Amino acid sequence: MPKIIVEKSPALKGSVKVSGAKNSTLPIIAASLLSQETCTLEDIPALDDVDVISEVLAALGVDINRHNKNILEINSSKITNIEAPYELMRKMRASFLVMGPLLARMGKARISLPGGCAIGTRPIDLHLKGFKALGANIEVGHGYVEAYADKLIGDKIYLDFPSVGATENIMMAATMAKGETIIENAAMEPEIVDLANFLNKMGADIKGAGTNNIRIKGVTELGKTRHSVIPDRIEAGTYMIAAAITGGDVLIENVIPSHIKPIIAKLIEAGIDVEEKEDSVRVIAKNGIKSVDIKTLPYPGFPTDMQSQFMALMSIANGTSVMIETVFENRFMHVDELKRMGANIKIDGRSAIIQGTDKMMGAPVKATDLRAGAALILAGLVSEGHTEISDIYHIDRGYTDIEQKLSNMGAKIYRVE
Ligand SMILES: CC(=O)N[C@H]1[C@@H](OP(=O)(O)OP(=O)(O)OC[C@H]2O[C@@H](n3ccc(=O)[nH]c3=O)[C@H](O)[C@@H]2O)O[C@H](CO)[C@@H](O)[C@@H]1O
Ligand SMILES: C=C(OP(=O)(O)O)C(=O)O
Repeated sequence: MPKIIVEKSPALKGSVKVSGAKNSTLPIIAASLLSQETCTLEDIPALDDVDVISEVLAALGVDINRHNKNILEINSSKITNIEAPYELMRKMRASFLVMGPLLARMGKARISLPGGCAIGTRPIDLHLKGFKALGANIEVGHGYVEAYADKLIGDKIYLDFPSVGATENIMMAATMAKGETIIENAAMEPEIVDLANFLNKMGADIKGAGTNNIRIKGVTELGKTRHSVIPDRIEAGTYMIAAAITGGDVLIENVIPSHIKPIIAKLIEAGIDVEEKEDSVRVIAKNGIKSVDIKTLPYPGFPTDMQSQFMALMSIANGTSVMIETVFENRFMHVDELKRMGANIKIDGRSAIIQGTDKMMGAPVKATDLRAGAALILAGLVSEGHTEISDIYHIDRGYTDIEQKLSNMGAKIYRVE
């Protein structure tokens, strides 16, 4: 099995270009199922997750082709199958996002239940609550969810929690429903706005994306469009921490600074200089790292997808920090791995208490999920000796060319087969 090896590295210098956002790309590819014509998607990141959702669409009969490295062309004029099987669903939970578009376009869908995940149980009850409110019949059995509706009818849906996936799935289902759908307590993440922009360009009528109240007026059909996905704010944040943890000076290009405000704010609080430019940020770390407390929250709060990377940074900070994870109930799997590298961390329920140390040591460790893997790479950059990370298929789900991008800035990192 391939592994990533990281050695103690000098302060990172230079620049890095952020790729298109995984969490925009996946729902936007699913949303292409709603169109009768060709959709062209630009700035698509080269990620295993993108390959998986492309396989799901191909299994539904869709014509999907990658041109150059970053362009996808999707033609869903002929959907020949409405079933997404377990074999594909088990590789990636976000495949469940094809349910809303299939229901809207075909009036039926049969999708394998996504199953558990290292970071939490991740139920889909809110997605199903939304589909039911739109008039779908839902049956769950034998590991599958089946949904039927002759015609979806708009309704008001209050989400108990602002779930990103449920907001996206319901928004897509509602684009061709009869009348108006209102999603209350909707998620407000930038990726929701990107999806709504894409749908509106195809002819949908969606207002309020980016607020907690989204209104969707149903239209009869959606057509072709061309769309570039937004930059990945979590990839950007990960490289900002790489600069900070190594005491470096790095320009992170292709970012939308307003999307990373909570990350910038916490880095500044930790004593790091961050210069915001129009579509880049420069991170300069020369005065050491102060401990800061963090609580993860839905956007615009601090993102759960940056919690483990920040924990790697806090592992070498001056002082003690408390990190509270409120979004996922089990997102501390990286703690034991960071402790193998010398970090001093205690878990108390949903809180982690991190006492900074200057004695991080390389060790064999395992990426337990995508961002846990990123945190181990970051910790490896400042640990004495050699860090050997296994189960790196998690990392390949969400980071394009990560070893290359880090090596270009001076990091000692490589992959062995
Ligand atoms: C592909 C994608 O975009 N993934 C992101 C998306 O995941 P995802 O869309 O799965 O995350 P959600 O916002 O839905 O989940 C947040 C919380 O809501 C709970 N929940 C969710 C749905 C539901 O029906 N019932 C329910 O209880 C989940 O268990 C979790 O505790 O948002 C997360 C939260 O920002 C990010 O960490 C993921 O990177
Ligand atoms: C949890 C994540 O993704 P997913 O929802 O695709 O598992 C993530 O990107 O950190």
